[in-house]
Amino acid sequence: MDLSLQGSLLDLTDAMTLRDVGTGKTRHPLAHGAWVDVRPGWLAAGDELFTALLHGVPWHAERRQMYDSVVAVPRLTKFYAGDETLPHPMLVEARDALSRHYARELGEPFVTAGLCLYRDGRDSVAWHGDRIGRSRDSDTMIAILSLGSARTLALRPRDGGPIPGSTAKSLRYPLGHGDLVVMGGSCQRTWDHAIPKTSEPMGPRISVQFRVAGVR
Ligand SMILES: O=C(O)CCC(=O)C(=O)O
Ligand SMILES: [Fe+2]
Repeated sequence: MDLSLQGSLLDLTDAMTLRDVGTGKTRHPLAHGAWVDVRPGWLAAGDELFTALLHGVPWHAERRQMYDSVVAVPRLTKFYAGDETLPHPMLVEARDALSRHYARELGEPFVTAGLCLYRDGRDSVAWHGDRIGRSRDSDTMIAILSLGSARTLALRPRDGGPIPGSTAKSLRYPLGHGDLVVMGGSCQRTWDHAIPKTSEPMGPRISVQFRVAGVR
């Protein structure tokens, strides 16, 4: 068979595939020793994964202590520890691919998977750093695979200071279906991140965060 024809036929298939992490990845150095890697379209044809997770994950409504009251967190979550079976084999593949790609720089594998479901634009997560565990005082990486509707990941320096080279109050990265973002370096200690609410009509989004052992 003509090879170029074969290539174009392959491109037309709808098979869900992880593309190479490094191809098309851009590293954005932030201030204070933090950085963000963005790799758009990492997972191709991810609809099957999105649908399987949406309907198959036992989503929890979290409640969180806020000062004197307990408030509902406006999103649904499910955490998978390292010894728990992930809800779809593609998540195992994704975690392995990330561990391989970042092995030298990270020095340890990605282990846990935190899943979040933002049902619509009213669901969100407020400004925070993932600072539970070792990330409180050492560098780590948090890799996020985004599925479904596009939402914005916002980042701002934790100390409230300006963003060097910018007049904006926060950096904003749009995360679409199949996109990968990795927060690295000191990002969890020196910056905060959030998924802001939006008044735009918005379908559901699922975020899968891979972390190393001992980091939340
Ligand atoms: O939804 C996301 O991509 C980010 C979620 C997040 O920051 C967290 O759960 O710690
Ligand atoms: Fe977070």
